[in-house]
Amino acid sequence: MRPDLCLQNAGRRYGLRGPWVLRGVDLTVAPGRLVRVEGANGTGKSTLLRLLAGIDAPSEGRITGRPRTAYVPERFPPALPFTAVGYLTHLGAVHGLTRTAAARAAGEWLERLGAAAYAGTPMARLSKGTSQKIAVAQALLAEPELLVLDEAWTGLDTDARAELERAVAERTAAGGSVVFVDHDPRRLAGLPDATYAVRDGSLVPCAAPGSGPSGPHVTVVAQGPPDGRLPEDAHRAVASAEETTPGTYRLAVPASRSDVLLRALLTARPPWHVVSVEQRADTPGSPR
Ligand SMILES: Nc1ncnc2c1ncn2[C@@H]1O[C@H](COP(=O)(O)OP(=O)(O)OP(=O)(O)O)[C@@H](O)[C@H]1O
Repeated sequence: MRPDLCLQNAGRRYGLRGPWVLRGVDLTVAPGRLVRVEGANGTGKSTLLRLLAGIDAPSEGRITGRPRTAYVPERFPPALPFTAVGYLTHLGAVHGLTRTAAARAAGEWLERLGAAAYAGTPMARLSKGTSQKIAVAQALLAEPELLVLDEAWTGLDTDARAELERAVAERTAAGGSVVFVDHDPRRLAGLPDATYAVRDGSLVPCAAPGSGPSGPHVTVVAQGPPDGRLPEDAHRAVASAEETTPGTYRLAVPASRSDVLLRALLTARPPWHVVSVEQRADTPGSPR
């Protein structure tokens, strides 16, 4: 099992005597977790994400347990001497894929993000929106264990935005961690396992709306293989789980996370059988 990514008492300032942008930051990101980072402009969100992504080092404190990481920066350098597919294939190879696998993954991601028509276009001639699709594709190509997204949705069209949301859900369902910043508070609403705000150089935990015990819940009854244990991703998504008969579970999940639960059940090997799905306005365990 892969270790948690841990930031311990991390601080960052620019220049020897520059003001501290971040100080005393402790953060743990476990495998499979989705973490949102918020904060006003210029508070240090990008600084934090660069530390997590490993493209910058803390001025004090330390980071341990960083897995195979990919990063979509806030600003992507587009003027590179490659075509879109050439760049992605090159990046895939840098991430450890064979050239054939890298070329295949590049083609698949260009297709998924609606940029296949630009595969042969030089990077310098791409529009801002298509460049952003390449920035996203390069991070998703090699199925990273940690995906760090700094306003990665900005500049994408509606379909590509939805595709990136799907990709995030796929990564976490596969046990990857995702840390993201986005100016739209509705982005992946209800899905983050934790939300933090960067404020006055510190990282402050926030209550994630929709992830708490209150609000509408969905009750899912599902049957697994004989002696089946609930898949780990499903376990993480649910608010409560009761094994009613061996291998049959009644699961209560916040409505905002029901997609994640159903996907985890249906993509488990062997897959689970979903017997019923029922929406309830009350909270699990509360009187009907
Ligand atoms: N490379 C750098 N050199 C010097 N100062 C920097 C550097 N990068 C960031 N800063 C400063 O650190 C502070 C935090 O910047 P950062 O970009 O991390 O904030 P942010 O919350 O991501 O901002 P925004 O929401 O505007 O993207 C700012 O005062 C910024 O000017």
